[in-house]
Amino acid sequence: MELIRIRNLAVGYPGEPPVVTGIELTVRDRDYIGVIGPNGGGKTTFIRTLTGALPPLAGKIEPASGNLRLGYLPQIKSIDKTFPLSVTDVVMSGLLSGKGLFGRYGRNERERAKKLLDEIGVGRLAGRAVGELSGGELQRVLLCRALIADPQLLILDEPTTFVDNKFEKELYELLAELNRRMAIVMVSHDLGTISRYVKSIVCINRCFHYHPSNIISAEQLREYDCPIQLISHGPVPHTVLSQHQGCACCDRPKQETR
Ligand SMILES: Nc1ncnc2c1ncn2[C@@H]1O[C@H](COP(=O)(O)OP(=O)(O)OP(=O)(O)O)[C@@H](O)[C@H]1O
Repeated sequence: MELIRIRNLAVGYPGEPPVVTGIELTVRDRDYIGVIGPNGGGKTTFIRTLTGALPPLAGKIEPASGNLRLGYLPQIKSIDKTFPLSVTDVVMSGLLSGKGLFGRYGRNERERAKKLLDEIGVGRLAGRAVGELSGGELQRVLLCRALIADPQLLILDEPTTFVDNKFEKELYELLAELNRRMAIVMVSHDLGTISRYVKSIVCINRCFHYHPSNIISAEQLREYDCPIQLISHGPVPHTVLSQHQGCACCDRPKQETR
């Protein structure tokens, strides 16, 4: 079943040249799409447009139904230590009930939030202020927030930035489990690790390339002409991307694409 159809979409910021153009993508039930690309390539801008936080500059995002349930784990760049909300309140704010951040929630919603926090291994933090949390703890709490409305599409922007290796592995296993009942779109810099879990790959570097498979073989790379560097540390390769040569958009000097 189709969840979202994206046609000829351009994303970016009002009054500025588009960051990424020519986006064509259909997200289906139980898709697991890894989004990769270099710093500043436009991954977060695309993701924010997908969630509705930014309006499209051109083109369309068509959800299959008006009440498509989205869960979103944003990229965490810094932590506001003075943020006053409790962990439970933040998790419950993921219930898209129009109550806003300071709305009142019932006992059922509170219990649901507590159950999720327990499942993700941070139940002991339920009463704490989010401003007091470490980066990894906050990331777990925001994951609960993204999951509480039982989304049909879960969108994650670099979910492993602050987490340790142990939780990273647990997180990928949890996502594989969740993918049995929801589609996932996940931004990550670590293609080597995520390609073990995702089903297809999108590469964003001011332009948009979709690979319908999770395997980026040397042959595909040659056809695709994507300069990718794989450095293998044991079984898990590390990935570094630069530009896409042979692509009209990527070959243009940067200032022309901005
Ligand atoms: N609010 C904004 N207004 C104008 N330009 C912005 C804004 N936010 C980001 N940009 C610019 O948009 C471009 C794409 O940024 P974006 O954060 O989408 O890249 P990214 O691929 O997610 O990068 P990273 O891997 O570093 O997170 C960058 O040049 C960035 O400076």
